[in-house]
Amino acid sequence: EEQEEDVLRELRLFLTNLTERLMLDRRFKAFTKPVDIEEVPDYLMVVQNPMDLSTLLSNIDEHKYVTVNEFLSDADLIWQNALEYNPKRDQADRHIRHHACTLKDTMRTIIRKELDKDFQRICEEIRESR
Ligand SMILES: COC(=O)[C@H](Cc1ccco1)c1ccncc1
Repeated sequence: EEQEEDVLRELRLFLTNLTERLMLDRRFKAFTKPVDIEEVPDYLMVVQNPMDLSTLLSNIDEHKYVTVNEFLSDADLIWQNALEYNPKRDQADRHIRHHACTLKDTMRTIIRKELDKDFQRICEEIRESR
């Protein structure tokens, strides 16, 4: 009912603000747009489920996420894919893996510090009721 839509609207605002803050961080520049398949023709042979910050924003707008954990399932693909596609010991791979790990830690720290636990539980109860 109306109160549920109010809760989900607030979740979308939180997730949009979080994602936009990550997009502004120069360390996460490689994660802001889909990997260009023309530039990296073998990317889809290695990575089954591409994901990036701009796609997360579109998913939020399309009401894809009812809980933070559903958002994190997609958001985690960003750093998981980067570790999988860039495994070599050379500096370029180490560089993007370091940023991928920082993205993972930054996301979770912001969620833990800024998202109320009771609010998260209300979102989960809405998901279970649907
Ligand atoms: C998430 O971004 C990536 O996985 C690409 C893969 C890639 C390899 C060549 C071109 O792009 C990347 C971009 C920037 N620096 C390292 C790797």
